[in-house]
Amino acid sequence: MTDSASPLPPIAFIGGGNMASAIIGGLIRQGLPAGQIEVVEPFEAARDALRQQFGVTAQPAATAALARARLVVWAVKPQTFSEAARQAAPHTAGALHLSVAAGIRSDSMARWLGSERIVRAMPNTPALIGQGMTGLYARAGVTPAERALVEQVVATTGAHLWVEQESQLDAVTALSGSGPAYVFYFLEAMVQAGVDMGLTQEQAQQLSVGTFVGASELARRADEPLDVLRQRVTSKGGTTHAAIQSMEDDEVAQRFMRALDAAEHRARELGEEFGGAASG
Ligand SMILES: NC(=O)C1=CN([C@@H]2O[C@H](COP(=O)(O)OP(=O)(O)OC[C@H]3O[C@@H](n4cnc5c(N)ncnc54)[C@H](O)[C@@H]3O)[C@@H](O)[C@H]2O)C=CC1
Ligand SMILES: O=C(O)[C@@H]1CCC=N1
Repeated sequence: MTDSASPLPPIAFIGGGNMASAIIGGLIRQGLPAGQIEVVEPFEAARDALRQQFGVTAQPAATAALARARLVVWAVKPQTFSEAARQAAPHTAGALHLSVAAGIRSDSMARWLGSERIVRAMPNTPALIGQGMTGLYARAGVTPAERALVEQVVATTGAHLWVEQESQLDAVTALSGSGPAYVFYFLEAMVQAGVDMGLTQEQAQQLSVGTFVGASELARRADEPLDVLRQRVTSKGGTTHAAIQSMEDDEVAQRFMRALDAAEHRARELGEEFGGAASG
């Protein structure tokens, strides 16, 4: 039985880019020694970054050294997953598998890896600062102790929730996986509007980011629904009303929901496009 006090086992990462780095950072902060982490990363610059940031030595290709890992984290792009699996699978037979790849279904992974011990995760980049939000889905072959191990790893990067159906991970991807980009997109527009109204870039950014942080924390702590919190800002005949009315006239909410539909659709497409090839 794994609990929060259990020492973490050796962990391997296939792919050592942004997402792998966020999780490795969390593991190192929790006290996992760098020598307990194996990474396969073909790009030299990414290997150098892992050494400099975390003291982790990454290998350019999969080797038998992967076999000591009890958990293998798949952090490659959906487009390269089947090829990476073909290279590494001969060395990972005894491991629990955790994929962070968007779209790639556990059926494809089970076929490529010859294993039913698969958990899929959809993290997001605030994981870099321990403020991540991760959705998790476990295949039926995963034991409660293995789920607990995954939770222990993911907890080093922030909060998590489990979904019961794998298809729900595409919705998680559309909301929280891609979500930080939507926040930055709105922040960019807010800052630009502030600058256009005569504030400095620094002032506009401080006001905009501070407002997102404060309002998000208020929403997290509040017992009331979001629309009540919004109405409390919106004085009758006042400034907020003018802004919200302008957004309603432009159907901003509907257009935003359409954008999330596009992200969910793309997650499904990635699974179809890059999950089919048998890697043998
Ligand atoms: N960046 C994000 O916000 C999020 C990304 N993801 C998922 O995480 C996965 C990785 O994304 P990022 O870290 O952003 O990409 P990235 O490009 O930073 O990292 C992927 C790494 O895989 C390496 N790689 C390529 N071929 C390989 C192979 N055959 N064996 C081992 N490594 C190989 C690349 O050199 C690269 O460094 C993707 O599947 C993505 O869908 C999930 C949630 C959020
Ligand atoms: O854009 C992507 O495909 C990945 C998955 C979620 C965030 N980034």
